[in-house]
Amino acid sequence: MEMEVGNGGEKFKWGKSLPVPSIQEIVKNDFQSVPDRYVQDRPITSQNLVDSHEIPFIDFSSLAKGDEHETRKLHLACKDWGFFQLINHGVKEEVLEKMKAAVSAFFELPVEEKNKYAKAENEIQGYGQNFVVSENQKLDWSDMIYLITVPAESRKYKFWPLTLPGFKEAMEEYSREMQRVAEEIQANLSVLMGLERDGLKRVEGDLKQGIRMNYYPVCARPDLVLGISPHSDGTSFTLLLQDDDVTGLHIKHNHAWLPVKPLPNSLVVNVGDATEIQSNGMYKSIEHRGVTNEKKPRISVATFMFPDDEQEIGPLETMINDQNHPRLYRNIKYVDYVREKFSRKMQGKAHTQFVKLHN
Ligand SMILES: O=C(O)CCC(=O)C(=O)O
Ligand SMILES: [Fe+2]
Repeated sequence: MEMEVGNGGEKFKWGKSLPVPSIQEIVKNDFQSVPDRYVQDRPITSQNLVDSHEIPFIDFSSLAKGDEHETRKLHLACKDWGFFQLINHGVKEEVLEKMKAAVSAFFELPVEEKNKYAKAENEIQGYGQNFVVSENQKLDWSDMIYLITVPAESRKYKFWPLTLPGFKEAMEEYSREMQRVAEEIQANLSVLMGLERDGLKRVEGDLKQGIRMNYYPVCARPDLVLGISPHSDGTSFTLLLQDDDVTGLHIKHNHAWLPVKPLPNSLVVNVGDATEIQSNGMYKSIEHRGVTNEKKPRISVATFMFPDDEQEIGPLETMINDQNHPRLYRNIKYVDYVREKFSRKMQGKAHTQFVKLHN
């Protein structure tokens, strides 16, 4: 049964977001236009932008074999970066390519067709945009479609473009593979946080999964807009698939923005807020943002892995030590965390203050 909360008479489960125009359509009709609502207060400058693309990479096949050196590398990547490139994950190139092709095909549909899958205001699934909570907030230069995929009973097929050839098959295959990869990562994080391999699963239940597909159109003035505003993900962790030939993701590292150059056939993995909380701050959910360019549109596919709504999340006992590592976050039911996140615009890590203890 879906639990819903009321707000001014309107019901929603996770969150609401105001309807916005499709930026892809705006650009299609007038490439030069950069409407006011998209012009950021603080434009992107090369200042504070690091010109290097090196983030740690982790070999999945070594992790799966229990290689201690690789587990140690994973620990350092999550602690010092909150981001890494995952290689040798065993997901066939064909599966990745089919997924990217399905996403491109969806966004190439006429807008009237895409609007059949439009999210309602009190929904977070469907085609449109999320995190738009006021009429005067600046908008991101992207369109998205978000679909919950695991567990299968949670799927809302009315938001799935089922008539688009190959879309459902590509999603199902990709979703299964992401679940396999995610379970191994969850088991490794468990061990790193002092539990048995199945420890996190016991604490947070089977991981759920949602897939957010982003489309960033070209922009005549990429210096004025943001593809996606700085934020951290409210997940346990996220697996990101991106175009091979367009750099658009920037991550915060040592107070500077670092562009992440795509590594073909790899997945970019980032620590989400739930892991930061469970690890009592040892692992950080790092701020990231998306930028646009004048030449090429970009797509990305973010697979969010997260605990069940009803699970309480909080720092693991193994990660709290009154002398050296006092508890930094309070416990919270996951759905309450999600509702807090979706009630605000994306603004760095501001939403995480909600669970921080100020001791
Ligand atoms: O497009 C990207 O590289 C980032 C997407 C992202 O951060 C998200 O969907 O949460
Ligand atoms: Fe993100």
